[in-house]
Amino acid sequence: MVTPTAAQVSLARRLPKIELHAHLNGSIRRSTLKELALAAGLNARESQIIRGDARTVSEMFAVFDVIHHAVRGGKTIRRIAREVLEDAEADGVVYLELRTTPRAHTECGLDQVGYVESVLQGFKDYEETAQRDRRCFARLILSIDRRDPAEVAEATVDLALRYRDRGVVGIDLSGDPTKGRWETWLGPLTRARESGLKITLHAGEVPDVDEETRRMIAFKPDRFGHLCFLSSENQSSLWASGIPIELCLTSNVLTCSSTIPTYAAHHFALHHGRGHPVALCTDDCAVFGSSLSNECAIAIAAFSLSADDLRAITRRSLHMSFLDPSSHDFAQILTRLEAGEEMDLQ
Ligand SMILES: CNc1ncnc2c1ncn2[C@@H]1O[C@H](COP(=O)(O)O)[C@@H](O)[C@H]1O
Ligand SMILES: [Zn+2]
Repeated sequence: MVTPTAAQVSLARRLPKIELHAHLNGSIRRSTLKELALAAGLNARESQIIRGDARTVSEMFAVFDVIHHAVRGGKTIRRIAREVLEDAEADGVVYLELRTTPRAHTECGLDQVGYVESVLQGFKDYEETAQRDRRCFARLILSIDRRDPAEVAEATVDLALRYRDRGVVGIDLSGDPTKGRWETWLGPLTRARESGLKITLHAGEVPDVDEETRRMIAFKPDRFGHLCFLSSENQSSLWASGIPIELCLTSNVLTCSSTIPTYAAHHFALHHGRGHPVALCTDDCAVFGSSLSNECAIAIAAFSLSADDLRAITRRSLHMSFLDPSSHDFAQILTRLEAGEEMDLQ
C-alpha cells in the first residue's frame, strides 16, 4: 500500500481541487452520521456496519442502506448538503459537482421535489457563510438508481430539467451494478441529453459487463465513472471516443480488489499515461474514509506525480465538468486554477 509523505499530503491539501464524482449520502460528515444513527435508534449490527471503511461492493451497499435509514427528512438533507460543501471548502475543493438520487421520505412528508429543493437549499445555506476567497462553487447531478424502472428514471429527468436554472447540470446512472438493464434507462437518458443535460454513467464496476459497457460507450455519455473492468475492445473504443473518466482510487481499491489489489495497479496509470482525460475523485468520502486531498496525495505518491502534473489534471477536470464554460463561475474557478493558487488551510 502507499503512504504519502507529509510533504505530499501538504501539497495535495494546499492545491485547489475539482471534485466531479461525489454522492451526497456517501459524503455525509461522519460525526453527523453518528449523531443521526443514534437518533434513528439503529441496532448493534447496523451501528457496526457504519463504523469502519467499506471493503466490498456488498458491504458498501449495506452501508448505504444504513445511511438511508438514518438520514430522514428535508431538514436533514439540507443540513448534510451544507456540511458536504463546508467540508469540501475546508479540504481545498474549489468546485464540487455533487450527485444524489432524489428519494421520497414519505413518513416525513418529503417527496422527490422536496428532496431536490432541500439539497439546493443546503447549497444556498453554504453560500451565505462561505469564505469569499475560498468558496467552493457547486452544481448538482441527479442520479438514476439502477433499481429504478423507466418511469422513475423519466421522473428524475423531468426533475433535472425543472431545476436546471437552479444548479442541476446533469444526470448520473449509479446504484448496485449487478441490478437492472441498460435498455431500461436508454430512453430517459436519450431524452435528457436531447434536452441539454449532461450525462455521466457508472460503468465497469463488476466483471462480466462488457456488453453493457460496449452499449454505454456507443451511447457516448459526457463522462464515465470507474471502468475498473474494461475489455481490450472496449478500451480501444473508449480511447477513440475521448470520453473522460472519473477515477476514485480508494473506492476502487477497496471494492474492486480482485483487479485492483494496490493503488499502483489502478487503471489511472494506464489512462493518464496515454493522455486520456481523467479526474481524481472520492466517490463516497464517508464510506471509504478518504477526502479529495487524500486521494490526490495517494496519486502523487503512487504515480510519482509532480505539483504541475496535479495542477494539469485539475485544470483538465474543470474542462470535463458540466459547468457552462461561458459562465461567470467557470471563469472565476479557471482564474483561481491558473494562478496556481496555493490555499492556506489549517
Ligand atoms: C463504487 N461506488 C458506487 N457505485 C455505484 N453506486 C454508488 C456508488 N457509490 C454511491 N452510489 C450510489 O449513490 C447512493 C448514495 O448517495 P445518494 O443517496 O444518491 O446521495 C447509493 O445508494 C448508490 O445508489
Ligand atoms: Zn459513484
